[in-house]
Amino acid sequence: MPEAARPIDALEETIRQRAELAAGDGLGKSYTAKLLTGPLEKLCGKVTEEAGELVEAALEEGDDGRTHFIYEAGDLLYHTLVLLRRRGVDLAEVESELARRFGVSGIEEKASRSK
Ligand SMILES: N=c1c2ncn([C@@H]3O[C@H](COP(=O)(O)OP(=O)(O)OP(=O)(O)O)[C@@H](O)[C@H]3O)c2ncn1[C@@H]1O[C@H](COP(=O)(O)O)[C@@H](O)[C@H]1O
Repeated sequence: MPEAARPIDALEETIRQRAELAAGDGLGKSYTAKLLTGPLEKLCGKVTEEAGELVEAALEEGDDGRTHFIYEAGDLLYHTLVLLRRRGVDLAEVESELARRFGVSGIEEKASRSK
């Protein structure tokens, strides 16, 4: 991982490199490359599965439950980043969407959609 890089940025870069590898047919032993080139439904299914595992872990108590919850959050973030790459979306674009929402209350935003 490059020094000073946030792990999530370094992971996004690795996934981008795996996409290039996959495009060049150099799949090798890369799980990421397989997710990027396999059926989209399979990748979507993994995201759903990991989200389910995360919410199950959220209900576990104690330190072990907390550790498991963090582990599952990592799995979901990784698979979500792979799905973003597959749709050609950069993490920065999601961050921009989050930035756009700063200062907008979730309740107000929901009300504005039902007008
Ligand atoms: N962060 C991750 C990461 N998190 C989770 N996973 C994989 O995601 C899978 C999680 O799925 P499951 O727990 O359901 O395990 P499984 O049953 O074996 O998975 P399936 O066969 O059902 O797909 C496991 O195979 C994990 O190893 C990850 N695989 C890769 N990365 C990162 O991506 C980099 C590149 O990995 P490769 O593409 O494999 O070289 C790695 O160095 C890591 O930094």
